[in-house]
Amino acid sequence: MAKNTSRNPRYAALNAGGNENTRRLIDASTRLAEEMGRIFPADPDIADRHYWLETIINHVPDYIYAKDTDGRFLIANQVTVADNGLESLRDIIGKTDFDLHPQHLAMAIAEVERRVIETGEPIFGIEERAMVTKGRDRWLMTSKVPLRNKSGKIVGIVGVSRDISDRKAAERLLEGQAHLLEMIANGRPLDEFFRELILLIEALIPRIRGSILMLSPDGHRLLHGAAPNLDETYCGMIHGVEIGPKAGSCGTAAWRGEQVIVADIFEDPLWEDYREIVRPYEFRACWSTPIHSRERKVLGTFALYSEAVCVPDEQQKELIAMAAHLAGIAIERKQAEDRISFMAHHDALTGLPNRALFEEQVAEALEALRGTGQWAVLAFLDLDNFKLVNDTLGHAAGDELLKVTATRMRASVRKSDMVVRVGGDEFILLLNGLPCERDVVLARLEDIRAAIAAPMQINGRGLQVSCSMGVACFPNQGKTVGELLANADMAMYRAKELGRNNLQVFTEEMADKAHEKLLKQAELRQAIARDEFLLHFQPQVNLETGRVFAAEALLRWRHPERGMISPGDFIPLAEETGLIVPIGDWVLRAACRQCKAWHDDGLPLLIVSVNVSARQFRERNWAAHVAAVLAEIGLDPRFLELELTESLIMQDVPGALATMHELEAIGVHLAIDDFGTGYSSLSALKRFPVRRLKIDRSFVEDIPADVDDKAITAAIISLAQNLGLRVIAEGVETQAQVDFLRHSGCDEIQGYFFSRPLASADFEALLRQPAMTADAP
Ligand SMILES: Nc1nc2c(ncn2[C@@H]2O[C@@H]3COP(=O)(O)O[C@H]4[C@@H](O)[C@H](n5cnc6c(=O)[nH]c(N)nc65)O[C@@H]4COP(=O)(O)O[C@H]3[C@H]2O)c(=O)[nH]1
Repeated sequence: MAKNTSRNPRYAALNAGGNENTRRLIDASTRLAEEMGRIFPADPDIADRHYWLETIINHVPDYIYAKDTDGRFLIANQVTVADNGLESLRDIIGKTDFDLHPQHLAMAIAEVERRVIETGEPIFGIEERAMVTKGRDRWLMTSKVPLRNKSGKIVGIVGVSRDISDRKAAERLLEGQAHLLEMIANGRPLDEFFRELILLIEALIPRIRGSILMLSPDGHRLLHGAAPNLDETYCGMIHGVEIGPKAGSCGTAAWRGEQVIVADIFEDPLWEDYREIVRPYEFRACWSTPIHSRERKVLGTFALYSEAVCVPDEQQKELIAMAAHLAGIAIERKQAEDRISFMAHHDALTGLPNRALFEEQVAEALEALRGTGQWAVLAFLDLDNFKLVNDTLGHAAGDELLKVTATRMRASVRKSDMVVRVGGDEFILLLNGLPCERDVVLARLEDIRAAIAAPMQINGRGLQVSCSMGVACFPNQGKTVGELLANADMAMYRAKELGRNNLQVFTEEMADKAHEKLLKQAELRQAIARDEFLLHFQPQVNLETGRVFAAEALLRWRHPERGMISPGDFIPLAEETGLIVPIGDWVLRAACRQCKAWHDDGLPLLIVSVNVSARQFRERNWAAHVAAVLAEIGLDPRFLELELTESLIMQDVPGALATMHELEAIGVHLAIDDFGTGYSSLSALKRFPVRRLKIDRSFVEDIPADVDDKAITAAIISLAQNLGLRVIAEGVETQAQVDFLRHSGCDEIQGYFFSRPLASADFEALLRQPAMTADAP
């Protein structure tokens, strides 16, 4: 036999690099043959030989058998007989694989044997599935050679099979693990993953059924995860079971955070309260293992049920531990994904949905309402003076205010409504399914506004914040999300125009206004190119000398159709759209150029004062830009005064101070316009490098009738004097106002009393009058 195998090229090929198991089988057979030759005499009695041979094959753990050409067993060793569930050799002789295995497996075996018989070629090391040992599914590695009679005719096959079920199980486990890890990596749904995991373990541990339960978010109950082969009614009964020190296998395992092996449910006290639930299903053993997170937090349980009273062996325990570990990874991964998705769809500060989630859900919500005859209300909501809270009380207080507001809004709406933070202090409300009654809708919204405006405590300080709302109703004021948002936005704009702390519902008139605004914006854009801007100049007069010392440049727009337009009608729009930057730049150049021209013409050396908008002032390197303009025009910087409003400075005091110092350094003078209307504190004012304060017209207007205005004006004048600043009152129209201002110590005045703003030629004429000469600044 040894000689045969070494000469046969097929054996040689297999020995060279073939299947490891086959090689071991062949080696074992070779050694067996050699051993037989050594032990037994060279020429024994034929009966002895037969007996010896039988003894040998019966002691080999592999399956050895011979079959005739019809697949009927001629002979088989003991282990083949026993593992097929038979008692003696006689029981198997004459049977075929169709008598022993399921039809599909028997057919596969018969097909291989047919090939061996037909070709006369042996087959080595093929893998076969067979049901042996009381129906248990086994894998065999088989070699089959043709069986010949003395004359060389093939009369059947001889087969040798080795049980490789353990190796196959290990392979299956590896494949299964790889598949499961891939599922985790691909973010497959958790229930699908659980199902596959349980099916893998069920395939590897015979006669068990698996279940995965998840710990509820409050940590008190176990919820159904997956149990592909457990009865649905049973799963339903287990769903929601409370964990505790005596709550069956799973409830107790989750409670203790450690494995609970119950060998006999009917005997174990842990099952006392649950025995009747499980009795109809005839489970006897239940082994439950907690599923842990990396931080050893219990996430759920992995349990195996058996109908037999039993405990897991070491190998099974390892499998269970692996399964619980994989389940933990999958759950944690899912939780991380959920967290990321939550963060992507919610505002981190308030926990409210964000705009992305709103846009995903709102269309659906509207679709559901379509045709029901009910309304949905979309409202933009903006906190009034939020910026002031932020600036004066700090960002932490601002954040707290937003959180409180969000909580109040959530509490004021129904679960089916949406409250969304869209950034800063802006929110969107979507109220669903309201009756088509304007009063009802308005009452609901006013309730929400009232809830927001209720007093609150922030960092130990009492605070009360009102809000503005712009509202559009579905379907009348917008059929799509886009329309509703745009219309609510228009209504909000109107609410702000009306001085905030109010609610505006969208009207067609608002749409017309918005349309007009768009047109105006387009015209404004073209105005510079079409040379439609011009400057008027209003004299500023020294009260003591009565001389004009400066001219304030005031912008005018000569519209081709609408005539002269004053800045109040277009500056706000220019500021809103950012067009104020190029427009302001035009003003600066034109004013400086005019001033220089007057100087060059030998007119009194006046100062020109120019209004600066916040957008312009915040431009990067703005001071350097001003210096460049002055240099280009050739005007000495001391003849330029820039008027900054108080609110402009207060928007960002450190930033404004830095730019003010840069401007001061290039020699330009600064004045604070509209003084008294902003919030500048006296301490802040002291730090501003300004030369002049302009008392706002609103204080001057009612002098001398209004005692308060008189008091404020006098206070501003005295404050300016104390700080060493000059002070000018604007909007001075009457002799009485002049008298009061002079009496209070005011240095300068500007207003209709002396002159209205004038076109440059008229202003020039004024300057040419005697006694108008100004001293150099
Ligand atoms: N009732 C009354 N009004 C008087 C009297 N004396 C002057 N006024 C008006 O008061 C405004 C003074 O300018 P402002 O407070 O800087 O207020 C200015 C300023 O804030 C802004 N503005 C004007 N030109 C420019 C500019 O070039 N750039 C920027 N950013 N804003 C400008 O537009 C505002 C309005 O300008 P105007 O319509 O020219 O209005 C001018 C002027 O005509 C008076 O005795 N009685």
